Amino acid sequence: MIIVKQLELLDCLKEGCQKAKKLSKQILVSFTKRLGTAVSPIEFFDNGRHSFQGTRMYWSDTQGMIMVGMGAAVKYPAGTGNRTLTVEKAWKKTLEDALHYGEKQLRGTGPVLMGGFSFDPLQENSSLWENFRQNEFIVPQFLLTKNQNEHYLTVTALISEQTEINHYYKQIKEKYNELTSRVSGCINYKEESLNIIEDQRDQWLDIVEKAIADINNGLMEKVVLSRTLTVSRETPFCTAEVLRRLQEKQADSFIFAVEKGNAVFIGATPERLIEKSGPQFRTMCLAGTIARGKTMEQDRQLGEELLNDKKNISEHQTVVNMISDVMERLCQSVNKPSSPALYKVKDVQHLYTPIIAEAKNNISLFSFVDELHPTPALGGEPKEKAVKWIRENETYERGWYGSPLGWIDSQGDGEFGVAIRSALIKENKATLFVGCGIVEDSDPLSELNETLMKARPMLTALGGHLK
Ligand SMILES: C=C(O[C@@H]1C=C(C(=O)O)C=C[C@H]1O)C(=O)O
Ligand SMILES: [Mg+2]
Repeated sequence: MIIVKQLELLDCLKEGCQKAKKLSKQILVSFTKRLGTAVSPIEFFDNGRHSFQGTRMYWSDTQGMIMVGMGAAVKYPAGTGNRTLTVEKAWKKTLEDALHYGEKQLRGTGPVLMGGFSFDPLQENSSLWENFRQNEFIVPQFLLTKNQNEHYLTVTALISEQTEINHYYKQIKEKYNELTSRVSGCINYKEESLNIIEDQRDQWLDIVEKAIADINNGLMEKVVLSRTLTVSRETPFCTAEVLRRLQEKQADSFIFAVEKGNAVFIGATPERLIEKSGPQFRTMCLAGTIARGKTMEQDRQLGEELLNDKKNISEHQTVVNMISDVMERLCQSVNKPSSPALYKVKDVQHLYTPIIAEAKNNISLFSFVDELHPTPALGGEPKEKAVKWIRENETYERGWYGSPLGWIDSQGDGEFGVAIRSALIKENKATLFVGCGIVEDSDPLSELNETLMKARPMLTALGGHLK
């Protein structure tokens, strides 16, 4: 249980230490303060590049909420068995006897768990994703939460009776000053030309042909195939600069970054897997794609074409069917429109069916993640057959592409997106991931074209274009 008290940070840490002694266990202590002056989340992220390199996370939703987590007060081991429920259990255990001080617990403040999963726990690890295990979650030591125009800072520590409180407190103060000291490492970042390679283009077209044949032979209804583009420049990419560009250009997407060692998985996804806010859950079916028009009229016509296109409707409907089934099963009330609308982001437009629901019997956010992932927007239908097909036929490791990525707070509220429109950046090289839903009416070259459209948000953020 979490108790909220009004004390100064040093006293809070001391109380934590006493409790740790009394219970002979480590105690999670968190302290939330409303900041009087605005702090730029991207600068805050960038300022952590010295002390927290390798343990930084950024999350921004489409409603004005931004969270930046830095350092780890708690790190969780990779899950075994059902990894989602293992993480949830470990998180609940951390919260037992936890102490919270300062501001009353507002959404996304206080102790928060941030992280994500890989797409397929059964896929083997390649060197591409060496830093990312099948689940990586931390409770950040420093968490900046920006909610509309309010800024909160939460400091979280795992305290034992041996913790040298005064020394620890001094360290926290120093790091806080470093994080809020307005010096951007990207100031001298220059535009450079990018070298862009479409990896195994022809081979990918063959895989699409094979998928279409297997669908026509009745093996499955839909499968989502992905591929990579490799992008490089002379000097290293600057994560904060990429975030800044995504934030500027992709306002209708969730912007995320998870840094592990020298690698950062970053992107701007329009797709929500699941969000919990009090009793309400929100998810969305997003599948079926067409380009944006150059003029408003052309854009409207393309949207109209998408809404009436048999192949795209079928791609979308498979997702609606599966997500609706899960929501009907776990919820007491489910609201969804009877036909899709359009979801327009800067480079593409999608068919979109939002769903709002109320769960039965306190079913948790993690249970929804467990049941939904992967939806047929990233896996296929039937789920197990499609995921197996992907594992056996795609020629690279998806890693965290297409996976649930997000956060949960101590009230159980939180949000997970589907990590698409993304790239894994290591120094001066970025691997971009793009995919598309294959159904019986798919045409390999149009699907290839669709993947190129979906690469644009990341390519623009990295500073280049495909002709
Ligand atoms: C697989 C991706 O996107 C998914 C596939 C879509 C499609 O094929 O129409 C549309 C949105 C997403 O569900 C991706 O962007 O990599
Ligand atoms: Mg498609």
